[in-house]
Amino acid sequence: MPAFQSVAVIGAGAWGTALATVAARAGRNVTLWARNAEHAARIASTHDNPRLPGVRLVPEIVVTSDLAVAAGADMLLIATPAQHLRSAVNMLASHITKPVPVIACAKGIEHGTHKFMTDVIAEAAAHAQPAILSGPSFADDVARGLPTAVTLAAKDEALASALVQALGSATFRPYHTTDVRGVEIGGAAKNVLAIAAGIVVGRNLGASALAALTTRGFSELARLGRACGARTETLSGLSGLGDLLLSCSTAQSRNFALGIALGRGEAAPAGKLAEGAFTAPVLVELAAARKVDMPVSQAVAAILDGRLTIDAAIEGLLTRPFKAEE
Ligand SMILES: NC(=O)C1=CN([C@@H]2O[C@H](COP(=O)(O)OP(=O)(O)OC[C@H]3O[C@@H](n4cnc5c(N)ncnc54)[C@H](O)[C@@H]3O)[C@@H](O)[C@H]2O)C=CC1
Ligand SMILES: O=C(CO)COP(=O)(O)O
Repeated sequence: MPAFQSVAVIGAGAWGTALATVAARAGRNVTLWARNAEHAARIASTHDNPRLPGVRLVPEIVVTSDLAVAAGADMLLIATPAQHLRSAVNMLASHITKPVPVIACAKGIEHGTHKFMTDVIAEAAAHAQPAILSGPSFADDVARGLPTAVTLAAKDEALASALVQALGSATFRPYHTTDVRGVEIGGAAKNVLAIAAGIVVGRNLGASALAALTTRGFSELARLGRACGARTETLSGLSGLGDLLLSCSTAQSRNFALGIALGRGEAAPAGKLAEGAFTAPVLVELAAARKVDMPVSQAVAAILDGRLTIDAAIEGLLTRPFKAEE
């Protein structure tokens, strides 16, 4: 029996459902946990999740709302929104009585505490071995078996490598690293920057402006990453630059789609989770505490909370003093 034969995914949204298919494809015994019993029963009987329409789940995936069933797995993937990750791990904590990998699959930073996802896991469950999975990967693409590559980070390299072996397949290629913080910063910041990129498109500022925004966005993502001790190769890897490029290039990204709506002066798309809207204020607070300049992220945060109009934000960014490129 290989290490980590059983996998439980906590959170049966789009990403959790896609990750359950990933683990099943990799040959693991998979449990998908939904907090709502009716939702779990419906997915179990139809093999279809309305959050990921058109994707048929293999019948081998056990769908349950019984936490004790899920918590007994050899590894746990937490696929709730970032602001709900603590409550999900709190629920699991009493079931985790020996060391078990708990992999954060959410992209964000906790409000109030400014904590990254693996720190939240470590605080909420003493026996958890925290890890993070992030990178350019839309749930729909992943679930359909389109080729995808991501980064999986844990402090212990042997653990990160073993987790990659357990989850990887011909269509889902995780790369491992010990740079946990680098992976977390990329995933959190790219969502905020994708909102800015969407605004550029929604305002019809042109393809040149989109390339400029994405590049200067990467510059500030990398600046914060370096200030937090992240490695350059992580920041310019799949979970940093890779995910930024994906999310700043297509309305398949909910954050980019939110930006487009804002840029056009339209209402935000209904019922779509855009993590960048939650991350923006925390990201700029974190940057300010570390004295890192993040003008694009600051502009997004100010637009979202109504302190700045989009036109004023664009003018403000374009009239900053000229300076050396770094
Ligand atoms: N959808 C995607 O393509 C990808 C999403 N992600 C990340 O995954 C996270 C989740 O996103 P989605 O699945 O797309 O969102 P979603 O809105 O489709 O689903 C979120 C799910 O979490 C559940 N949930 C909320 N609070 C919970 C709690 N306390 N305990 C258990 N379950 C809870 C909800 O019932 C819902 O089923 C986000 O941080 C997102 O950035 C990462 C990569 C790709
Ligand atoms: O993180 C993602 C792709 O890597 C999903 O992006 P959105 O949350 O913007 O849809």
